[in-house]
Amino acid sequence: MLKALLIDPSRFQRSVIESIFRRRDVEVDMADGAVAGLQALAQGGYNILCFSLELGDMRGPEFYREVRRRRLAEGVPALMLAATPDKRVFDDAIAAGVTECFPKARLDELEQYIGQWERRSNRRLSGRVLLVEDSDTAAQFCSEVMERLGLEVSRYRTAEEAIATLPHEDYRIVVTDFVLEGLQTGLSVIRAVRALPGRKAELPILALSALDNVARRVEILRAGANDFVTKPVVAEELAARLGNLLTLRMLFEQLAAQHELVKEMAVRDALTSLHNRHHLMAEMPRLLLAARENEQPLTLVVIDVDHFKRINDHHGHTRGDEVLVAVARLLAEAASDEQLLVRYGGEEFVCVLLGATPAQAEDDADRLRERIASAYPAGIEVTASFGLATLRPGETFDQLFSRADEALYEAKRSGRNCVVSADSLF
Ligand SMILES: Nc1nc2c(ncn2[C@@H]2O[C@H](COP(=O)(O)OP(=O)(O)OP(=O)(O)O)[C@@H](O)[C@H]2O)c(=O)[nH]1
Repeated sequence: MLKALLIDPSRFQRSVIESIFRRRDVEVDMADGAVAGLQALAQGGYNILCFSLELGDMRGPEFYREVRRRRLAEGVPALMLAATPDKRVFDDAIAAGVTECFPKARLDELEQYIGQWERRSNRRLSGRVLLVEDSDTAAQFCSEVMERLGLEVSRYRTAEEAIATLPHEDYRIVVTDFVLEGLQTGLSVIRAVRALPGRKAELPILALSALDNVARRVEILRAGANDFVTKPVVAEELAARLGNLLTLRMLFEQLAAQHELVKEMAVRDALTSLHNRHHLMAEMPRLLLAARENEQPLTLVVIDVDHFKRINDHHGHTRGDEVLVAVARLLAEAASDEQLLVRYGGEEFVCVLLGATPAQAEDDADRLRERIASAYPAGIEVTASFGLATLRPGETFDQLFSRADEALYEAKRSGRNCVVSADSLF
């Protein structure tokens, strides 16, 4: 549970501000002046500090300078409240290291800050961290911070050992020191991550670096680290930077997943869930090339439900939709993995057969025709007509499609519920 220290000489003011923290389930300790506040802070365990400009025995900025001099609240946000906001006083407080100043008349701003701070502080992270750190003390400190956040830690002393695990481990983030046991440095770890195949190369990397070595920090960032934490590591800073990197990563993954979904929706038919015409057009160049290179026959089958307008007119559009869904299911059940089946539009479907001889393709089509005719999709007697054309040398997709379409027209003309091959027309 988060814990706040609240310092104000007025009992009334304390109770007002205390209620803001309590609404966020933050435990509150209170002190009525600077000296009592310093004593409480010395006990440790606070996650946020909130005090007034006028503390009775000291002014706020002076009090906070003393807190910092004694290193009593490192990495803990410090908020100062003033009854009469004055720019010079606020500037002085910020110069003393105070995180934010709020006028007491604008407690809604304080409440908003506390809300965001509480959400950030209680954020639970998940996943495995690759920690590359040769110092046992630093590794233990970092591991404790990360485990408190909900992360699992795999720690290695050398770049060589850590790099060897990269291909088969599913890390969420990499945290690496620069100087390591072994011959290689943290730079090798960073480069190895960035050279991983696919999305793994985008793993967030947080480097640990000494504060005084600017050139090295620049080198680390150029090699592909996303951020760094200066050593000695401050727990709150490490937690905040890890949180930011993982949140960014999560948002990026959500965006990538949405992008995939939109891409998939663009090539799927919403009614039947079959692929659509866009997918056929995108896939055809590959299939035509495969047929030519492997000298395999490729047959295009155009399937059109007979008198579908009548079905709509007699049974209603909704039943018409049900017929289309049921016919699509029959076709999908019959299609093998190598065959490409799409809803081309309206009541028309297209199937591409690769490898079947023209005679086999005709037999397959006739079996399908029979299945549709005997299936009574959506409880209605339904038939379909089939037009086939097998790819000729040098033929384009448009030419192939137009021959299959002519064969379909012939099937309709000859009474429907039949299969016609373009090769039999001339
Ligand atoms: N229920 C439903 N009807 C559709 C859909 N898409 C197209 N249609 C209808 O399908 C009918 C197709 O009619 P036509 O092109 O005249 O063909 P047909 O009645 O099947 O006649 P033939 O093809 O000559 O056997 C039209 O009435 C369209 O409104 C759909 O998604 N759902």
